[in-house]
Amino acid sequence: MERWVIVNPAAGRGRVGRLSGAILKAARERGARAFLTEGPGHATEIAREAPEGARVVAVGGDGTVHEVLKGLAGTGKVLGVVPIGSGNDFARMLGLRGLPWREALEHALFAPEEAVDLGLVNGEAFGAFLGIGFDALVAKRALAAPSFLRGMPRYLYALFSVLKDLRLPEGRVLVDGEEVYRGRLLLLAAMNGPAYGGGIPIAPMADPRDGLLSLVLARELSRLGVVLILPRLLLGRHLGHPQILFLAGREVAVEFPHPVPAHADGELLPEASRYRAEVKPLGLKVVGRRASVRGENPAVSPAPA
Ligand SMILES: Nc1ncnc2c1ncn2[C@@H]1O[C@H](COP(=O)(O)OP(=O)(O)OP(=O)(O)O)[C@@H](O)[C@H]1O
Repeated sequence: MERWVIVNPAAGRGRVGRLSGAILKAARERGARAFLTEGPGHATEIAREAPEGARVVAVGGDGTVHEVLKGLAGTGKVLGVVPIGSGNDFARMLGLRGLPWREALEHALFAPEEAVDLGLVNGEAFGAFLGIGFDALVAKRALAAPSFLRGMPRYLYALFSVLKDLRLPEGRVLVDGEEVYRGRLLLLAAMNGPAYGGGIPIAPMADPRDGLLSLVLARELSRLGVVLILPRLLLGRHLGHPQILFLAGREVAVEFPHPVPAHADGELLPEASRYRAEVKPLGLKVVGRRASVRGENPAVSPAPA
């Protein structure tokens, strides 16, 4: 089996860049082909070129995973992850956080494979999460924030700048073909994993192997309402809020009268007024923790080395 390692030197606010020489060397010593990305989109191109059945390891954060996954979706290639980004929610979903990078690389290259559900939105693959509305608007605004703001202050700046001129669009939400909501919509999260935004537990019950998208729908909230719900959201205690609906389905469609931003695995999508997301049950081969934990049956039996 061929093993490819794709390293994004821009991930982890430069941390991966500083480690990249050592990572490329370690990967090559273990018999893998190793690549450094040269810019946005490059990881997808490299992953597409990997031979059928190859194991392709993304080194970086959720954006890197998303790009590699786009190059693998619908093939028999296997996705491994070495999470060294600032947001690692895909790795969190697979139970892969907390390993030092050398161990994470060893695991990604050689541990048994398993399968998780694959998300598709408007035809594009996603792994851990899809956010439509408010949170995507914050992510978009963060890109345009002054360059001296980094990390959390950058997101807080974006959050309050979005809140300042908050105007909620009218939305219509259909789950498995049935209308579940029509009215002003703050956000809709369609989750394969429990968390987004670097560990915010928006869908604590989400299970990436249940063949369903976990859906969290926030209806109309005032500016103050948004500010007050944030601490509950950070603790995963928002689901009892009267303006929050928690649902699950194989397919969700959202329609707006005008284009609304959306992000998948933290990467902004082409802005649209209609999003249709669906799940391909166990449609993605990954190297997670489950198949290597004694006593648990891997969803997919390990491929021969
Ligand atoms: N060589 C490169 N130079 C600059 N950007 C790159 C390069 N290769 C990939 N990228 C871009 O880096 C972005 C961030 O990657 P990723 O999300 O994995 O890291 P991160 O640390 O979690 O970052 P963030 O929290 O900002 O999303 C991706 O959108 C990807 O397109």
